[in-house]
Amino acid sequence: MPTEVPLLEVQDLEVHFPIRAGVFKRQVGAVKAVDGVSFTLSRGETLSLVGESGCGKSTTGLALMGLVQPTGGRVRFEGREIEGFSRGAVKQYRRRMQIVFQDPFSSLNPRHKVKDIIRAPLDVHKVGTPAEREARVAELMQRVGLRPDQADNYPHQFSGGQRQRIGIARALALNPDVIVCDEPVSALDVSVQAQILNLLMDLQRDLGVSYLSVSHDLGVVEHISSRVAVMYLGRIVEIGTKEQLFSGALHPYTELLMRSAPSLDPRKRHTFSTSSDDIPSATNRPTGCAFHKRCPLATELCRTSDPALTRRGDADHRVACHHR
Ligand SMILES: Nc1ncnc2c1ncn2[C@@H]1O[C@H](COP(=O)(O)OP(=O)(O)OP(=O)(O)O)[C@@H](O)[C@H]1O
Repeated sequence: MPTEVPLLEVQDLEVHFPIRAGVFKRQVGAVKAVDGVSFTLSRGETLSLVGESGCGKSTTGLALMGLVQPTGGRVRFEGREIEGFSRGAVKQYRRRMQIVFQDPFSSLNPRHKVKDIIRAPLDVHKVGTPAEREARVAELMQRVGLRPDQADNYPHQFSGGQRQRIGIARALALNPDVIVCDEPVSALDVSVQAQILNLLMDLQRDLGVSYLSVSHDLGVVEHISSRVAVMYLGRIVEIGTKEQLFSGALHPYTELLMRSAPSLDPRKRHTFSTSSDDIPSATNRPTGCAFHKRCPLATELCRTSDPALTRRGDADHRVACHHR
């Protein structure tokens, strides 16, 4: 039986930022923000990237959008390689990949009317006649829960949640296959977060769009994800279905994250914190397993040998740990 080609296939993605110093700005090192990340995304699913601040979640999303330059790896869209992210290829690919940013205010031009903001992608890609574009804007506004009489308003006239609805309408304008959601609700009041998450899920159900979600909030992750990938210092250390990760986490780092009690209930919510003073960083990746300095299971093997992400059990659950 032929296996279905994933919508998006990311293989060994790398984004290394140079560190320069001295009068001649010579490169003295690199921030290995993303250091060999591989995953697939299927049609209509939500894959969430989770992990502590600085683990490379956002950079992964931005690299897939072509907003930062990958330094290595391959990306295939419907089986076709986005070769070297050339300009022509990126234009086509970006039509089908859109992004919703964390802060809806700074991502919307304050001098543009809402109807112009939502119409902008249609103008850039020259989709339809002016009348068709106007009709599409009205349809999108209605789809995300904005009123038609708000079309001539400016972003400052909207609440945070409404501004995120504008950002979502703009992302939907070109009927994308994938939307990268970079912390889509973390700038919003808790009372509004669930409304926006439910809107994203309704849109997925109705339109079949896939989400690559970037979040440090496990309550959000549990609410919206089909699958979850846990990142640590630029690499995936565990990936599986939501159920596998939330009920049967194997990697000691995932366990550490899960102990932070994921919940949408603000009284129960807190994001995980790091306890050690000796936190390794993306500029200074430890040898062996990068987590070994914080890991209760660490042995000599972990200090010297980097564990590969390998399959556990029957389903697609992968873990990078010598002891699990
Ligand atoms: N343009 C850049 N130049 C240099 N280093 C960068 C750049 N962008 C990100 N980094 C570094 O790359 C690493 C990963 O950053 P990234 O923002 O992807 O992490 P993150 O997991 O999304 O964290 P957060 O949740 O805080 O956004 C960090 O060490 C960050 O400082």
